[in-house]
Amino acid sequence: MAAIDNELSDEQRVVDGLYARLDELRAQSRRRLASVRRAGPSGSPQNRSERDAFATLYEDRVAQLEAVEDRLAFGRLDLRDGERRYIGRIGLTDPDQTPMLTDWRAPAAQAFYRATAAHPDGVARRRHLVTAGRRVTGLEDDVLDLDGLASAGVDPATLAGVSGEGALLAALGAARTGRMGDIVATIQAEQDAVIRSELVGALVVQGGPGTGKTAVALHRAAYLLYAHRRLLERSGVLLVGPSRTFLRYIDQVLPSLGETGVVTATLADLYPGVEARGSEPDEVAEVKGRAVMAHVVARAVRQRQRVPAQATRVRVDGRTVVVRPQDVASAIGRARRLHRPHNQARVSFVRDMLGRLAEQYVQQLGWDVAPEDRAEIVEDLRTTREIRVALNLAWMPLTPQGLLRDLWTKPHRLEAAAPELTARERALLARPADAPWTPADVPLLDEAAELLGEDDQAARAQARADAERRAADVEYARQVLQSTGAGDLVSAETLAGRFASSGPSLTTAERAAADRTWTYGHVVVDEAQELSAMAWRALLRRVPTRSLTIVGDVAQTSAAGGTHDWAAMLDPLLRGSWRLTELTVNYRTPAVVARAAQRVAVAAGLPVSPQTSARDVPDALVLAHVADDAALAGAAAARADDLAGRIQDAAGAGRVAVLATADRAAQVRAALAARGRSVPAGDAVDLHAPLVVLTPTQAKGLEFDVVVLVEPAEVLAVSPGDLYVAMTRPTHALHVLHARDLPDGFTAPD
Ligand SMILES: Nc1ncnc2c1ncn2[C@@H]1O[C@H](COP(=O)(O)OP(=O)(O)OP(=O)(O)O)[C@@H](O)[C@H]1O
Repeated sequence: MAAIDNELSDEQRVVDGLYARLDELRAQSRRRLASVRRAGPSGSPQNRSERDAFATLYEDRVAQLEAVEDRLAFGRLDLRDGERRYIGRIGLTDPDQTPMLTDWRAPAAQAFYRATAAHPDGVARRRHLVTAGRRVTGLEDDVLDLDGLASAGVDPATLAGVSGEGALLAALGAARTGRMGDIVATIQAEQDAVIRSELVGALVVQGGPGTGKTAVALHRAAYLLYAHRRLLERSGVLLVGPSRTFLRYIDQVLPSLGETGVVTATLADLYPGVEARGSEPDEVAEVKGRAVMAHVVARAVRQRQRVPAQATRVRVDGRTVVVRPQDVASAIGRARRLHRPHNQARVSFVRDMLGRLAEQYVQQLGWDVAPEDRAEIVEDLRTTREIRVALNLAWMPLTPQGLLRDLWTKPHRLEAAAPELTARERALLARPADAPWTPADVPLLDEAAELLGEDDQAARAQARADAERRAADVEYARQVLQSTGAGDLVSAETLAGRFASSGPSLTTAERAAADRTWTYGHVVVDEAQELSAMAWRALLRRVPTRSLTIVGDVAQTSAAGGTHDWAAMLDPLLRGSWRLTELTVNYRTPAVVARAAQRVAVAAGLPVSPQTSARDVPDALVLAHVADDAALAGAAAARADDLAGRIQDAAGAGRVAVLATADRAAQVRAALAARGRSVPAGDAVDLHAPLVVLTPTQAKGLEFDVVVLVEPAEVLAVSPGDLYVAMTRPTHALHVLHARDLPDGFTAPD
């Protein structure tokens, strides 16, 4: 016992030293920030922008150092050769640049996650440090090489436990706070392999519920930013999640890993300037998500390039010019052969037509015309209203919104553009002109934007000027970094990005999020099974290098346009060039609940990935029959109310969710309100509330200590994937209330 106490106080000394160094670095960054701010808003614009850039830099650094307070150091490796390495959230060195703490993402930390007794990888002992605040409260040793330990002179009496599972089980059993936490201290080997997988290409991570897909995706984003900082800092990383609630649920994780530069978005956010907050039946979204819609949009665009049936005669300054169908046909043909987007090709079409009309005009003059006079004639023709109308009818300038709105509001346009759809399917798409955009419209708007392009002469000139200015800024930033010695904090490109002399300086993430045509260095997609074929097309446009991490579970699909088969969805899009890896251990759900969920899913015909559970909890599955359907909502409210009152711990952690179909959820909310507990509906989910009422779709990706599932047969009727999702949300217990028979598989066969 005394030996362990000594070990604890030794570790405390080391941890104290690490926090002291952290405090020192924080103070240093704050001092630098204060002195930059003190300099005030004087000096040349170049001086000011340089100062702003440094202020942002130090603010970021202070924020980063603040974010790593909790569990700064969580591990130690004793190597066979006697070297000792502490592993933590970030890397720290002392003022002489001697390493004190190794960043968990560094190659030197990998053995902490991967080494096993069978493959010790030079490690004699792995030690987990358990901390509360800045205090070391426990140690846990994993002896991988007993002989190695002896040869390194370690006394076996100082070993603290030998299982290596305590830290993991403690993390898994902890009460939930409503926000996802990081798993740096306990990443498991199969997860680590995914996190550190190479940047190149598309990696699909398939895994059942609770196998850590979301956790792994986030840690991978942090790892890639660390390992490929130069590349990814400039182009950015995009993380796509299924809902705003989900993004709020995970939004603490990356900052706690020291990364703030990742753009997070739902698919509905991908089109800047459009708020896709409308909703529509799943069968409508399914039609909009089909791959064939790419042809429909393309056809709709081409149909706005058309030859008039009759000639149009226009009087200009006493002479007549004729917009002839055969001229229009030939000008359209020439413009199309340029293979440029509609609005850009239109510029060529108009120029061509005006040339032909000017020729007619000049012929009527009967004398030779000087080039400058000819230009004037073209200008006269261009500004003549009837000619403008005739040319617009032949080749209409279009916005994506205008094109799509026309398709949804004018049945004849949709019929012409979408012969592949049945009359019923087309009728499903119809809606009033003032209907709000829905998430399923976003990929179609994106498709249209791609085909339409913008009339971009001005934009291109601006882009050229920007590129030149930026090159000059990067060169200047390089010189600044050389003279200030801040090169370890930031790259020249990033600093240059902050040198914008007017307006607020934007980070890569901010610029990327505001630009539809931005291409990212890497894209991470969570709950990827829900994406439709059209959504994938829109997403892949944002990552031409196809460097992707795609995580999901094809058994949990609820969107009708989503996928139950990765190959069927991804092969046509990625031409077979993607790699699959599977996660197999459920870290969330108690074994008895996970097994029941798997049986139900298999009975419902879902493609379930085999998995084992990391832990079991006694009495985790509670089945309660309610005799009368009318009493179901009341019974669920009473039970949830009671559980929420009981499970919250002293620190306020502990969450209960009632999961039910939308109608039933509304009844439960009413019953809770009658008991004096008001629970908001819709997207206004309060993740910190001790009790929430959600549909399974809303609960996707989230987890709760206890789930009260109401009438599983009803949830199954909506979608088997929804029932599987609902059953696998709890970390401690699943209470099932039912008036109807339970679906097949619920109870274990004898
Ligand atoms: N190595 C680990 N150490 C500690 N906790 C872990 C580990 N791996 C996963 N977890 C925890 O298990 C829970 C489930 O993880 P996560 O939400 O990432 O799973 P998922 O596969 O995305 O689940 P779903 O498909 O149901 O959304 C989380 O609370 C996560 O923190």
